[in-house]
Amino acid sequence: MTDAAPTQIHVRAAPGAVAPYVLLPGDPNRAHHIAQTYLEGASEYTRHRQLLGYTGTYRGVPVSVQATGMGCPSAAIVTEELIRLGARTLIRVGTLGGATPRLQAADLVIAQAAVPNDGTTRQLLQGAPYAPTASFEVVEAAVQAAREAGVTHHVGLVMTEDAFYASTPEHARRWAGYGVLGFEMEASAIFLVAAMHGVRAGCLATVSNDIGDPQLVPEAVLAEGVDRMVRVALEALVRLHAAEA
Ligand SMILES: O=P(O)(O)O[C@H]1O[C@H](CO)[C@@H](O)[C@H]1O
Ligand SMILES: O=c1cc[nH]c(=O)[nH]1
Repeated sequence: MTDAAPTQIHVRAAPGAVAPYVLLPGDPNRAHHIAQTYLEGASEYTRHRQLLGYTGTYRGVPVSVQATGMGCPSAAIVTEELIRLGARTLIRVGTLGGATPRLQAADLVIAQAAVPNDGTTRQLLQGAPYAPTASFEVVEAAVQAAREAGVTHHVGLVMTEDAFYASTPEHARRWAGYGVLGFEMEASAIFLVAAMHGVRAGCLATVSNDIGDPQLVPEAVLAEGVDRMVRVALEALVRLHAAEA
């Protein structure tokens, strides 16, 4: 189904097309890959603005995968509209620039919270101080799934930023000193919008580079890391669904 009876301005899904459990990659190609590789009976429900969205099942659990695009403005729109469409548990599956040598290429980061160095949450909060935080159940399920699969993972703070090329090694070291593991561009908005609607959200991210290093992790190594992350996220959703049954 594509663009049939759109109910939202950007995520043009028909009523009932979005599952309660949703994975949120930034990259539309990653959304397509996840749908094709991991979801049974996946069908596309939107492709408007290349914000690709698919719904299928994973081990019997109804799951959607929806691209957010890059940055908080786009992620906030997509999260808001997905919740209006019935999403209740949203897990970002992204990439992140590492802030500390503790993180190795393609390692998995499970975010507990996101330092909101972005304009979208600032506007939504009207400047009030706030700590955008992942839902405890999502963090717990992701950690359990990573442990069970034997996937190396780091749990802690990420920083969400607007300006990809503004991050320098000095900036990274400073924030690493406050416990920030890495930098990405959507988690704070996803956590805040989810909290504003009383639904659950989390963020898993694969280390794609060191901050300030233009060299990305080799493509094949990154792809393996992304697949490990996606499997952990999907198994976390299975756990969350089982706990609700
Ligand atoms: O790989 P994705 O999920 O897009 O995430 C990261 O990659 C993009 C920047 O290259 C930003 O969206 C950032 O958050
Ligand atoms: O936001 C991001 C994502 C990946 N790598 C970075 O350096 N920054």
